[in-house]
Amino acid sequence: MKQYLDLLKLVLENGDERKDRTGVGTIGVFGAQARFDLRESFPLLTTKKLHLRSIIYELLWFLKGDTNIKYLNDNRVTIWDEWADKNGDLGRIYGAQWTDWRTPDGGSINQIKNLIDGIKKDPFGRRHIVSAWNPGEIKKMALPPCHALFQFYVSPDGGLSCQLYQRSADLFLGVPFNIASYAMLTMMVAQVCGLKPKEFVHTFGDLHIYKNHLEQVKLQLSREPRSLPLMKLNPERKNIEDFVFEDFVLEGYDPHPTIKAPIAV
Ligand SMILES: Nc1nc(=O)c2c([nH]1)NC[C@@H]1CN(c3ccc(C(=O)N[C@@H](CCC(=O)O)C(=O)O)cc3)CN21
Ligand SMILES: O=c1ccn([C@H]2C[C@H](O)[C@@H](COP(=O)(O)O)O2)c(=O)[nH]1
Repeated sequence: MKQYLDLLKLVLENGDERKDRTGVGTIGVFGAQARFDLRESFPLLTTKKLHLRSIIYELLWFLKGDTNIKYLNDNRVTIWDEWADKNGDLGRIYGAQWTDWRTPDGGSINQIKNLIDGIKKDPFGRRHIVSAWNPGEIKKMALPPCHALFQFYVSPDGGLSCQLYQRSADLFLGVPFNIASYAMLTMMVAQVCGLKPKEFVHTFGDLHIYKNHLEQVKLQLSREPRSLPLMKLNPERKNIEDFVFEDFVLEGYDPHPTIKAPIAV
């Protein structure tokens, strides 16, 4: 996946060295974009092995509106453990904002349902947006949303594209997960709307590499990218909430070995 390696090079070559909230320190740039074609292949990194199982369960967990790590842990996914309180709660993070955005008059908005209804009713609409960035509830979140807002777009040929604005991006650990997750989400929304997945456009605000990931980044850049895998979804699913883990089948994934790195908390 050349686009990802290009982002690594962009940050290494142009990044500012800065202090950050976690105390680790980063080098980073402000504003970048990558585009991934979803028509022929699935954008899962091949220059290190990615744990797709964690990514699938995390996406299903967001879509269920769940914000407690129990479901993830029951499925042996531990990526959110560091941020949870003693009861496993993360507060009003993604799942809450996507499916239960609270209005001042006491109502609740399911943005995912509205998104899908909107794409079906008015495909060429310019308002197919989901926002996790809810200023009124940031204080109730264990971590303010990094993948903050996304928009869908329908082409005249029936292709469905998605663009994400990510305000803060951990390029070595978080971004490979985010690309695969939004590619899957685009495929799921396309299937339930009777459209074909077309493109994922990833737009970044603060795009950074943590200083304790630099060796890992160099190792990754020394590796030759391999051909991308394919992702098949269970074609029977017609409602987004009906998808289960077994509905995602990855074919032809042949990555270089895992590269371990510490997560900045
Ligand atoms: N600093 C930071 N970076 C992130 O990417 C991030 C956060 N914090 N906090 C919230 C979530 C949690 N995310 C995470 C957390 C851990 C891994 C991670 O350790 N990935 C390992 C494999 C872990 C596994 O699948 O069990 C990797 O090698 O990709 C990735 C994303 C993404 N987000
Ligand atoms: O999906 C995600 C979630 C988080 N991140 C990264 C981006 C930053 O390195 C941290 C969040 O720290 P802030 O100080 O709140 O920006 O987590 C990611 O890349 N992807």
